[in-house]
Amino acid sequence: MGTHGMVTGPGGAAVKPAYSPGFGNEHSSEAVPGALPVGRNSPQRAPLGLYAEQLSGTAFTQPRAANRRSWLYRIRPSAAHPRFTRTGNGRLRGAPFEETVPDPNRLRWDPLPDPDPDTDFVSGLWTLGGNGDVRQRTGIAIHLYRASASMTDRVFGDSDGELLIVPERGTLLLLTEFGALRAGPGDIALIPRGVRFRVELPEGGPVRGYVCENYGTPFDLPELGPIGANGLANPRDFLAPTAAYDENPDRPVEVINKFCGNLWAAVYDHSPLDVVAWHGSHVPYLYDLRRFNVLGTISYDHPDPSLFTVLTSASGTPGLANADFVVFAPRWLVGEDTFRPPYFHRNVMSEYMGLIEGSYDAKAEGFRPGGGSLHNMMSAHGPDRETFDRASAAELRPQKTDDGLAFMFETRWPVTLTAQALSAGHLQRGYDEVWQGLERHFRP
Ligand SMILES: O=C(O)Cc1cc(O)ccc1O
Ligand SMILES: [Fe+2]
Repeated sequence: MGTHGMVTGPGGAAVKPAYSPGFGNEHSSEAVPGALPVGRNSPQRAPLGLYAEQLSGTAFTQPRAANRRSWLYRIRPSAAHPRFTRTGNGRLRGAPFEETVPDPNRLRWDPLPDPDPDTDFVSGLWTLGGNGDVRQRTGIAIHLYRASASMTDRVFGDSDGELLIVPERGTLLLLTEFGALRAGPGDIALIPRGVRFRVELPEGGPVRGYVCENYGTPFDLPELGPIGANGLANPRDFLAPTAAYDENPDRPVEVINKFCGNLWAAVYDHSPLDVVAWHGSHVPYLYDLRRFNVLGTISYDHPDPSLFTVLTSASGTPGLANADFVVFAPRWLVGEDTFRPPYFHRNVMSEYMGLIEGSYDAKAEGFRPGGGSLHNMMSAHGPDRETFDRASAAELRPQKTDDGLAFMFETRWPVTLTAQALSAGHLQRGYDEVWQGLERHFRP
């Protein structure tokens, strides 16, 4: 099935989306010349017989710097749809998370088993846990995804929050109302609250990765303070799609809406991926984590990982994030008289970590690509024994650490697990042992 306004490959499959650069700015795009109204959002009759529709991601009255909204010019208005009815939630869960008692233990999982055939992105979503409350628009959910099939006549939209997608294996083609994003391992893709999309697997499956569903304030770039005007994730490296619409929208399409934790479905008589032009700031985006400008010490000590923040979702309290997305990207370590890997710590924020490739410098073994670890509020963690021994004795030459790409979803409230996460076969038993044998060296 082709998509208009996009380069197409053999069989009509979209292969090379075109992008519009920048973060938080006003993008605009039209798949057909003249489809975007000039000088007004809502003309008496929108161009080319399209319907004009606004989609807001923040309250109309929020300050300009935080305001997110887009105008869509589409073949049919989103309002033209039948009644939604409840459908199965599968392995998806939502906040408040009350299936288990919040757990202070350090926990680690191996990757999820491969999906059954015919598992698409939505049916393969598997919730690990989260915090906050979807009805209050606070907190996050941590999901894993695994898929073996493309969504063809199925479209998903999440009313509960934005979806930060972190592929670990395989490529996703995200066909959204705003156009297409192609995301593979090392990229992140963000689908804003309410934006409809379907996921194709252009290189086949199985694919897998992580999702942070952010119920709170939309992710933004962190302030840079004394760092200056440049650095960390640079705005121009974020890519929004350009307008592209389904060439064959007049066919039955099942639309799944995640609403207050549950899935609802309705079969439309058309595809809602029928937006011919759009402009605005509430847009999907793609970012290549390898573009992250990693800053660190050039003197001594291990800086806090806040320095690796790619995106942050503000809470009402300055400096306290609802959630941060943090990347541990290749970098040079040069600290003098410094224990260079992550230090031992107990953190008031809760940390879920995943691994996109290779290994992570705090863990000698057991933390696998596609797996994850949870170090909840105040839980004591840091280098495993092997890493501690090695780094305490290492000769401190400048050293490049470039054998992995790890990330962290860090959040203000403890993460409560789903029952399936706590009883999963891929939950590692005995994770505590990595800190056993850290012996007494104290010699007064
Ligand atoms: O590995 C972790 O636990 C994440 C982490 C990394 C780091 O460099 C410092 C603190 C921290 O929580
Ligand atoms: Fe930590």
